[in-house]
Amino acid sequence: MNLAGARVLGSNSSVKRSKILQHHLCDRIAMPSFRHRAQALSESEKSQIKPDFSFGIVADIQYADIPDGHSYHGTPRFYRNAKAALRRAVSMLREGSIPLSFTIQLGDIVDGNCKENAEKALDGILGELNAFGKPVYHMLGNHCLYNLDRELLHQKMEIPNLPADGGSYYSFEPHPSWRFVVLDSYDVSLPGWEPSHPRYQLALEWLKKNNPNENKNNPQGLEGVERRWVAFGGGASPEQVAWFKQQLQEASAKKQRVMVFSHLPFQPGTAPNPCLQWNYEELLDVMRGSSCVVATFAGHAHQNGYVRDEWGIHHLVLPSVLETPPGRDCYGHIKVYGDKVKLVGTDCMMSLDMSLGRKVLQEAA
Ligand SMILES: Nc1ccn([C@@H]2O[C@H](COP(=O)(O)OP(=O)(O)OC[C@H](O)CO)[C@@H](O)[C@H]2O)c(=O)n1
Repeated sequence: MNLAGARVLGSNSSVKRSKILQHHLCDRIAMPSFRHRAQALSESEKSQIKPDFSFGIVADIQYADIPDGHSYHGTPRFYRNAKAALRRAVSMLREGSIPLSFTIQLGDIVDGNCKENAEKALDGILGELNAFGKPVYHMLGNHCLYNLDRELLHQKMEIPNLPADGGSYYSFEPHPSWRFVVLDSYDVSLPGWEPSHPRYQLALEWLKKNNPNENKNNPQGLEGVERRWVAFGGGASPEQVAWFKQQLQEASAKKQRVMVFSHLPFQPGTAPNPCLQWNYEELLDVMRGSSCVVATFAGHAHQNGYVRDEWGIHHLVLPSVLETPPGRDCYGHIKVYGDKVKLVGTDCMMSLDMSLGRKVLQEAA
């Protein structure tokens, strides 16, 4: 891993003895050239034993059939290029030397700016992803929900095992020793629910209580992690939190290890504070109350971020296809071994070796 910019937090930090790494966009930092990285990886791969399984990963494609633009803060966004970059990613994931069992996309598959053509944009991107030829697991981001109905997204994305309450959380077992839990970051939110829906009402209540600004997308005046109280964020309902707890209990009982996937990041330090999930602490408490969670993966922040917390859980935030300059790449694959997990990022996506904590190894023995 390129450790430029890494720092070890002090003992008075909330993530004591943790390593924190935040790579920013590939056009903002000096990254090793693609060729150099490909050679380095093939050298290390020669010495690896075969993983138990491997899968592809991609974040924030956020495609729209509109001219290039920029984020609220002025970062360039290459809306049409996102499809070309995804096509390249899918073909590399499909044809690469490592056989992948499936791919996960971390939400915001299309951008909210394609109001009239949202369904067409969604169909186009699903077509690109499905060219992978193996299962693709999805989750919903704020942009998915700006113009598209949840039910329609569930159907088109063929999301399995959904709860009866209309939420978008589910789990699957990619290997007998592993459970993957996909959380719904917008279970309690303004986007995705009718204003009369109880989950919308709850989101409004939380936002009114925590963000005094008239424009609830604006975190102005809020300090530190309080800046997460913005309307383009979201939270997990009490029902989802209870379900999550149960998932981890079941995984522990089956001696399974767990990876958690979500559009919004949970761990402070992995992403700017306005990107954090509203009730991230509750979800972290659930994870830390069990010994089976190895890693969490999120998108939304459009940049690389990493913290290993003091419970040994690896928290990763992965960069966006949308803000990857034309001609550059942004995707990765993850190799899962008995004692470690290895993210192999391409070009703008970081690479990372993650050892399994002692407690996880003991629990699953
Ligand atoms: N201070 C702000 C920030 C944003 N907005 C408005 O909120 C909407 C969502 O912002 P957007 O950047 O489009 O959200 P993304 O999910 O694409 O990106 C998440 C992270 O920010 C990436 O770094 C939009 O309408 C903004 O104009 C605001 O009003 N005030």
